[in-house]
Amino acid sequence: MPIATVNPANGETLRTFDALDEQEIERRLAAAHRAFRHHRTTDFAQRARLMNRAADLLDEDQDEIARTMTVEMGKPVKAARAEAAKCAKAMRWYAANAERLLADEHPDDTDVEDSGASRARVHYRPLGVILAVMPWNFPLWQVMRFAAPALMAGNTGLLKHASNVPQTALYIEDLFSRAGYPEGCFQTLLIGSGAVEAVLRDPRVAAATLTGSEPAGRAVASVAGDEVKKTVLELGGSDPYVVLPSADIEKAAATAVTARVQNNGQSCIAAKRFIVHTDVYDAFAERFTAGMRALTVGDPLEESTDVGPLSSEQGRADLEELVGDALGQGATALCGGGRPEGLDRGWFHEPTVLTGITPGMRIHREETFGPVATLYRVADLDEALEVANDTPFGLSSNVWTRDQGEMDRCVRDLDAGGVFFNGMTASHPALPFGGVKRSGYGRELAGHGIREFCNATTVWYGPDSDAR
Ligand SMILES: O=CCCC(=O)O
Repeated sequence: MPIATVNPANGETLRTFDALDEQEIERRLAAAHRAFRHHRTTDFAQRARLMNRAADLLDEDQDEIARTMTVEMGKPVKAARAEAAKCAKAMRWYAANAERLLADEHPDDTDVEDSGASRARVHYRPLGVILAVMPWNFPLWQVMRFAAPALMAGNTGLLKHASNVPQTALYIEDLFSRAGYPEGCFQTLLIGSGAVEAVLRDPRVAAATLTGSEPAGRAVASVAGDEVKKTVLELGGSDPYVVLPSADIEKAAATAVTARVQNNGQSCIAAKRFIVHTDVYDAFAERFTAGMRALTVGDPLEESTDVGPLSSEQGRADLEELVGDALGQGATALCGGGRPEGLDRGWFHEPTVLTGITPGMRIHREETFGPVATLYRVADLDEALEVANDTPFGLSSNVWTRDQGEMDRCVRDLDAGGVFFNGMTASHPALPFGGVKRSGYGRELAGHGIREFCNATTVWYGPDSDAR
């Protein structure tokens, strides 16, 4: 795939970039390693000053970088501005909280004594240069939720971004540089996916994080495994959205629309499978379909647009195949199902609701990365949980109910990294984010995220260790 900005709203190639050659990759690896040796010795106050300065600059740049993201991958510009604002918030959150999150841990006195120590503690140290392989769907946020904790912990970062968002990738490097980070602390590598293996195998790279597809995750994890390097993987999702009789159906249906079409439907944590109790199925289906039908599809640079194009022609073709397979096997489109009229130049797809889904359809098991929802009718909570868990993925989940017993049951039985009640899944700096099953492993954000790329060092003082 060429490294290029191609506007998904009209297919025009706006800029192309040459991949870095081997010498330049080597220069950047060396700079990252050199920068780590210094950055690891800085204190939290110094790191926080730099991170807050980067957040301030990002706020100043919000309109410009939002436009760049929209032109590169097609998200509505209002969502792009919100993404930039969320990044700045996360940067400030880690600036304010990293020291607390990485504070030494002290075992109980009795356990210290039992270990034969006079004192003992766990001390968090940075791991080193971390390689981040990141996707195009939230081109700023996916990177920043790695970069903010990693830099605050004292690591340095190398970014291999998706090839269709090169200008956003270069912007991030420039942002940290303008904020005053020393050379090498955070660098973008404009390279193709074929060049990732050599970077990951380089002894100066300590670990890797990847957000992206399952094949990409498997490829990076197997090389990292071969090198015995830590990885965090955040892969696909096919999150269930369960609606039970005690729910506020009006709200559940309105939120379902946003939960499905956020980011043009291209979010790993978008709700994708809508599993509705038979008692409220008709009321929900009617409102949800009406909401999906009412969305404005069009130019993502227009403020009034709710749903822009898919990020690539291939992405739309993949989605069309899933929809075609389902319709061919007897599914029914309550709305949408194809390309919208009058938007022939870009890679648009109509907001679509499919019902009559059977387990033999590809769409039942595969992730729909676009504005297409599948709707299931179930008899009770048992069946809802069965359908919800009948997927290879386990990222997050949404349940609408006011019954505490049902909530407790869902927390116990849903195979997912998150359970969100009476609302939609959304990431937040203070809440861990990640999945189980084929959705990956490890956690981003919160204390869990910052500690993933730290060396939890046991410090044990024998009886004669007290300073004189
Ligand atoms: O695509 C993954 C979801 C990103 C997020 O909203 O945090």
